[in-house]
Amino acid sequence: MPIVLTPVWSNGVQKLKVTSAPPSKPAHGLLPPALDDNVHAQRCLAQLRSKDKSIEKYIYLNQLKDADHNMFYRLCLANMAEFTPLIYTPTVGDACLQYSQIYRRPEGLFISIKDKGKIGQILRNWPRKEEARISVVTDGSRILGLGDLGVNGMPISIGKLSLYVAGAGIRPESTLPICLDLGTDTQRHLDDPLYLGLRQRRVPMDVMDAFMDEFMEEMAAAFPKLLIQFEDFATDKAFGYLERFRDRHPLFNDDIQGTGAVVLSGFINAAKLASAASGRPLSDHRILLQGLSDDEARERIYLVDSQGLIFDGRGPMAEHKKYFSRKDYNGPPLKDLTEIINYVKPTALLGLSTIKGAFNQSVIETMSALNPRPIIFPLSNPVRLSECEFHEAVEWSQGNVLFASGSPFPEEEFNGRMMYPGQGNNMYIFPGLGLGAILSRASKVTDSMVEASSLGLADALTADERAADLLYPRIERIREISGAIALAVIRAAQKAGVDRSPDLRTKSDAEVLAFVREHMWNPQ
Ligand SMILES: NC(=O)C1=CN([C@@H]2O[C@H](COP(=O)(O)OP(=O)(O)OC[C@H]3O[C@@H](n4cnc5c(N)ncnc54)[C@H](O)[C@@H]3O)[C@@H](O)[C@H]2O)C=CC1
Ligand SMILES: CC(=O)C(=O)O
Ligand SMILES: [Mg+2]
Repeated sequence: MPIVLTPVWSNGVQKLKVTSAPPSKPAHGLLPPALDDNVHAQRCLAQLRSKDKSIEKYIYLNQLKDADHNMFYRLCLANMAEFTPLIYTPTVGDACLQYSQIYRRPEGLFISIKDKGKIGQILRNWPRKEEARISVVTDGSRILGLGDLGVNGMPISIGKLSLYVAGAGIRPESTLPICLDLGTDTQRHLDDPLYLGLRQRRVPMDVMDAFMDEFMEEMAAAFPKLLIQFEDFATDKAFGYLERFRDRHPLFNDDIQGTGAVVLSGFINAAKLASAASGRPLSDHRILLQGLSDDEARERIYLVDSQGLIFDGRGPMAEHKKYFSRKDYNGPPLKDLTEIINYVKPTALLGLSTIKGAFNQSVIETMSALNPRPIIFPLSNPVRLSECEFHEAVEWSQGNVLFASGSPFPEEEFNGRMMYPGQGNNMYIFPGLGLGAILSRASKVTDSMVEASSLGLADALTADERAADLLYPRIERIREISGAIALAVIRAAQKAGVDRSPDLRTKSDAEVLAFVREHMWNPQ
């Protein structure tokens, strides 16, 4: 029986009335005589397409999902390339920025620092008939590249979970979006009369740590089969909470592990194309390669931040930068990106800087002079923070670039040849990784499972996609890809001994794949 949440107001405070509605075959006369399912799908698409602004489309789709989730996901699956930029990046970035203005109705759980001591009680208020199996949890402290948005980060949890349903067939009723409210340090939100979160600055780290300990313990108690995805925590917290909880709970951090996996996958495919063009072996790439020791691989990676090339002699640095800090450079600080490229001579350039224009004409021309097929991945989100645009990369590299960006760009024609931008976004990874972890009942998410998801994705290109120089499969095939990734993840979980579905161990790959497909939810 579907659960219905009705907001009611009492003394200026909103409460939710929770009721169970009978399976709805509306009473005769309530539906128009000629309401046909297929025609209604066309009607919904026409309503969507009649809106000019993407944020209006987002609001429309959000309401459609709430009113008729079968129709929403049916349309989504049939129009993935059109829907993904609306329910996810870049539009979800605008939805977050404007969340306190566009808010309509409850869609997930808000748990605030004021709830400390009674988090378990609040989790049990989640009014779904089905046990939660996957939760995306953010604290809103680094939403895409947009900074600390506080509780305005909720749409990112909702958007990622919509992609779990659309992309991997996770049952909608088993998804749980959560936004933690530990304050915000963004004055604009604190000053906004419509802001939906606590009007206070972020709590100190020791207070947050104690809150997170209680939160994670209560999540495991309330939802014993739950997989947790940490999303868009500011970088230090992202690393810290991944390390703190990863051996105790089934969880992964999408921005660290999902992104690492999707970049590796695109890089493997790009490096094959680049090596074919240059005649240089794969192991020559200056970034990361299979078959090398940790130290040999690390040697090939150079990290640049807002102060330039990161090297030991530069002075104190954040903990997470130390591993890749160069020991072999002792000159004056190298700040300019073109200058750094001329020093390093990289084959690949990855951007996660949130700086629009960081990959300018000089950067791309220098990369192109060094490499017949330069690998250039501007990965920052949303689109307006991308380090460069696809058409710029195509033009400045004379059509030779191997390109993937965090947010989508339109295809480009160069000298009569169509060129397709890859979308190097963790959305290719987390649905399949999550599905594999859930179906194998993994007690934790190991690095080997994340690596398997990456290699599974890299292998998923069809001959046709390879011939078109694609680095990632077409998004329309997301269900098929997620199935292949889930199989790879289940096998890795079994190998690591963290699976708790013994029946799957004795099945062949074809049988496990059939099992995965059978468990994908489909809109009616
Ligand atoms: N494509 C994808 O799947 C993903 C993309 N991202 C995107 O990556 C971006 C960064 O996210 P985080 O790493 O979490 O943020 P962060 O704030 O921790 O890192 C940003 C880094 O950029 C550096 N930086 C700033 N200005 C720079 C400049 N001019 N040149 C070089 N480096 C500069 C900073 O020093 C810092 O190290 C965001 O836009 C986010 O949306 C994040 C996760 C997944
Ligand atoms: C894609 C993603 O997770 C991010 O930009 O944060
Ligand atoms: Mg993220």
